[in-house]
Amino acid sequence: MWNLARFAGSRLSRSRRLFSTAIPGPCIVHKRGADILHDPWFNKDTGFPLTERDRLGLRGLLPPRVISFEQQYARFMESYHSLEKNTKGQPDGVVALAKWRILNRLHDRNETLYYRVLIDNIKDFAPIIYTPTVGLVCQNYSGLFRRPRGMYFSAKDKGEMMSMIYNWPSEKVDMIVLTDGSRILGLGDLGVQGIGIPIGKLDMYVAAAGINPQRILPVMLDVGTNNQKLLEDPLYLGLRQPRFEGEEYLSIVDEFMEAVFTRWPKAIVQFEDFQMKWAFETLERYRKRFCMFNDDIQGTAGVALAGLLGTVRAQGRSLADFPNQKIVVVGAGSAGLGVLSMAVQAVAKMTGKGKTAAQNFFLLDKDGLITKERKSLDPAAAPFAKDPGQIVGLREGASLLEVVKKVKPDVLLGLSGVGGVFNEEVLKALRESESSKPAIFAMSNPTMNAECTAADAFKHAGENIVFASGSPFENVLLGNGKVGYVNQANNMYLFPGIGLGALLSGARFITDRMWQAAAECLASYMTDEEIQKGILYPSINSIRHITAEVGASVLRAAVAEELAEGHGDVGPKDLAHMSKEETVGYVSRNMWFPIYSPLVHEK
Ligand SMILES: NC(=O)c1ccc[n+]([C@@H]2O[C@H](COP(=O)([O-])OP(=O)(O)OC[C@H]3O[C@@H](n4cnc5c(N)ncnc54)[C@H](O)[C@@H]3O)[C@@H](O)[C@H]2O)c1
Ligand SMILES: O=C(O)C[C@H](O)C(=O)O
Ligand SMILES: [Mg+2]
Repeated sequence: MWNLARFAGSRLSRSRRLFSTAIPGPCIVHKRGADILHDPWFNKDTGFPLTERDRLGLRGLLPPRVISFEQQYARFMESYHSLEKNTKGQPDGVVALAKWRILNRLHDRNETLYYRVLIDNIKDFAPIIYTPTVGLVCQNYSGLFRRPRGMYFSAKDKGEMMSMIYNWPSEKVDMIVLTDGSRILGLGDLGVQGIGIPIGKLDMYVAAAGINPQRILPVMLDVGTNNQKLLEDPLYLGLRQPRFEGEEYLSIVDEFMEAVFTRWPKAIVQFEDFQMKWAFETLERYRKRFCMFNDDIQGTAGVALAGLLGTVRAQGRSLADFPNQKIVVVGAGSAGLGVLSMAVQAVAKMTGKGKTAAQNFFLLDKDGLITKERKSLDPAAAPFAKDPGQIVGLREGASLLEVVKKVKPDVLLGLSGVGGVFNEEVLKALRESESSKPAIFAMSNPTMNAECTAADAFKHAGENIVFASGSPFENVLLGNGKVGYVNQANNMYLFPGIGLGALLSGARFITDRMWQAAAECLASYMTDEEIQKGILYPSINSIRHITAEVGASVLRAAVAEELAEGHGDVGPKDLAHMSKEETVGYVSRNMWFPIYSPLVHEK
């Protein structure tokens, strides 16, 4: 059953321990002189101590004064804040891109400083390097492109990937995020420009999970694009051909996967922002062969399920009441179906009844309510299609408004990619919900694709709602000193912990049980007091802490399933003997933290 045991001890003291910075061990570098200054993994800019300048042939290549890490940090933050001041009043997109550029320049120059400012200011910087700004960056990628990041495998590379993979300069790779650019957030097919998404996701891996940035690899699999505008754009940087389909497509993904796991057998591959048909097909094809997962299907499902369980608590009901929650899901794509599948699994586990587990769930797509009468019903949606006999007053294809009026749901959850689809009428209809505290999850990204804004949700559906969105919104001031709390229901709360737990356990595969452990851990993280205020997820400021906890839960689940092969010197038996507390400690200790390490040159 769902174990929501509260954690003992204060979170603050735990997070302090997590971030305590011991004296850094040395870092081996195979370069010297200017080559080091031009390598963002090792570069310290003016921060190289004089002795290191001597050892590495840097003397004379830098101004003489040594600037401390703290001073460099303060100087960057000062430039960032003056940029904020100087761009005040300019359109949001212009400001967001200016902020992205200043961070990206630092990323290109000095990764240690970049990740330190990112970790320390995650609440302010996540919306720039991640959703929503990353969407804008992808849309404008060809114009913004200055230097490459990650690897690009195109349809033209067929037969070459096994050797190409050795062009990547790092000997060890732990985490790969792969996209084919076919469904970038809610922005559609952006072809090669979608590379921004793996880059942003991996930045979250470093910031939240402490994956070493020298061991991450963002990958674009460019199999063409069906975006006519891009195909006609003379500056488009990807292959100018329609997308590969069928066996031709799969043979390219197969070749890539073989190449990756030949060079790095212990790597983990996250599939991201693939259009639905390939998202499901590749997950089924590889999940029992390689250590991989699909974030949009599985990560979203885990985060949504944690939020749905939190909603039950927020509504003052016992968790055992979850199967009675009436949930309307809008969007029957990879994300919406992933959420429903996991919710059904949870209900089946709670009730022991598999057959009726989906009876309180209603699924809509662009053609309205999905019933068994749907012509060419997608097999993936079939388990959630309603029997017309069971839903009196609702027909096949009923509109969202009709469904909300008739069902009076406890939860309205959007993963449609369509901005504003929870319009005023729909939100007002939710006032008739049978629940005293209905929940609205407007999970589509980026902000303009959210099913509704936070302000509209509280305005039209009433002040007594629970609200969550995929991209961040400010809390809403409701008057009388009351605040409408805005949660960010985003898979960023789980994928870093899944990757970290899989890595540190040396998991052979990533299973449903590991996802369930991750979702349970996230759900149990929130105190009753927080939940009563409508706070379903931790603040993004605690993302490193929650990720350590999630990572530990995933690791323990891998051990329980006998899939853990160990990591480095820590074998499967050592893992199996760790207590829960020890596992969290082991995971936390293995999280990379950005500080300048002494560089030692080796030929
Ligand atoms: N918050 C998160 O963590 C998170 C995670 C994954 C995906 N998402 C977001 O979810 C959205 C969808 O992702 P996906 O992978 O499922 O996409 P998808 O293309 O696979 O599915 C979209 C679905 O929405 C339906 N739809 C389109 N217009 C609609 C309308 N007007 N009314 C009802 N349904 C409509 C489509 O028929 C389809 O079933 C994207 O915007 C993505 O950014 C958010
Ligand atoms: O990228 C995100 O912010 C979440 C999710 O993976 C999405 O596709 O929208
Ligand atoms: Mg995604």
